[in-house]
Amino acid sequence: MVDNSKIRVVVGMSGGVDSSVSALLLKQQGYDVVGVFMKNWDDTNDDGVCTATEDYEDVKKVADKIGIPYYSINFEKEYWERVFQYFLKEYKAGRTPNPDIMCNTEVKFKSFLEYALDLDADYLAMGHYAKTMVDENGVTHMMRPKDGNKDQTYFLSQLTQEQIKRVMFPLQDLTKPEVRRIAEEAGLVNAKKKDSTGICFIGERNFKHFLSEFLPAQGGDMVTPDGKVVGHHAGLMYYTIGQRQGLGLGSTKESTAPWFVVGKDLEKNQLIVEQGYDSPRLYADRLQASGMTFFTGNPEEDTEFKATAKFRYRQCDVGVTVKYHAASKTADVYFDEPARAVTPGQALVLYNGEECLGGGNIDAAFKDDKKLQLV
Ligand SMILES: Nc1ncnc2c1ncn2[C@@H]1O[C@H](COP(=O)(O)OP(=O)(O)OP(=O)(O)O)[C@@H](O)[C@H]1O
Repeated sequence: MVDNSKIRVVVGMSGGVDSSVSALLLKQQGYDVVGVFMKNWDDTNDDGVCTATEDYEDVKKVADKIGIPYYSINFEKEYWERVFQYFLKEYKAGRTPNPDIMCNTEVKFKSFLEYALDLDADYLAMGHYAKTMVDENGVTHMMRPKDGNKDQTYFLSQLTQEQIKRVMFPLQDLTKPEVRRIAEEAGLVNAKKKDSTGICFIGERNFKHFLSEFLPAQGGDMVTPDGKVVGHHAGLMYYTIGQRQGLGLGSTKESTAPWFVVGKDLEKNQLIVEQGYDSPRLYADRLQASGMTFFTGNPEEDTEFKATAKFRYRQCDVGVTVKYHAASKTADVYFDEPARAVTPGQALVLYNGEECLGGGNIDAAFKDDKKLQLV
């Protein structure tokens, strides 16, 4: 059996079952394991209970059970400056941001990784469902994990080679039910703990209410694409392209079909709405993305290649042709078939079969070379 005892691995422990089982597996494999809990947000809830404190209690219990040392580190300042300010700026600009991606690139796999390396760690391990593979040239590739249903490569898509080569994902060949079973058999207190959902700093709170505490909302008209006023919106930032819920609009003489958000006019502060799921205004055949990052390093020259892509987290891959512009690190992505509700601010993520190639941020979507008025 290989001797891993000289290899130090810092495990990011959230108090959840995934990172707990990650720590357990590494310990069983003989690594020198250290658990670290990160506090990113002062999340005292409406009843005055700080969920981070409860989570850290779980980390302590699990670490004691497994027999590993543990620490806690505060990254509230970094999180506030690099993730939350970006989140607010994007909403202000009418876009729909993805703070989880930013949290990974700027906090979990940057400040936290640096902290782990300062603790003399050889690797940082996380309980994400993702997989890495090192090729014969020593280059690390990002792969889809065994559990396709939990696949988190979408949120990791903007990490670099420098970051992923120091990272381990111990759950890469396990499914979530298998992870829960391992936790139960090992008697971990959080074996049945509920999965976290939604944006971490909002938790179970009402999204509109949360956002209104940070950004002043300016209400305006809801209009049809030909300019007819049909209602009032509470602030453009509360709506996302393709959204149906919460518009409060009923049937019309012409149609009983539900209403959907099909655009935003920031200048006029108007929300553009239309009846019917399949509005042609929602369908794009191309997008532009910036800040493109490839796990194996960005190509130095302009390139064109076929791939599959996701434009949002829970979506089946679609076939695309990518034209990458090396100087600006931007890409034009042409879809094999028109795609619905491609939303500026969300991430574009590219795949080649089982491999996740990388991604960027969606800036604009087009149909027949005409830019859709989505922000
Ligand atoms: N507060 C935290 N401190 C340290 N590491 C964290 C923290 N939050 C998340 N992580 C790390 O990031 C991974 C993915 O985070 P995510 O929020 O997606 O959790 P999850 O899939 O619900 O996992 P878990 O069951 O471990 O909470 C976690 O498994 C853990 O390794």
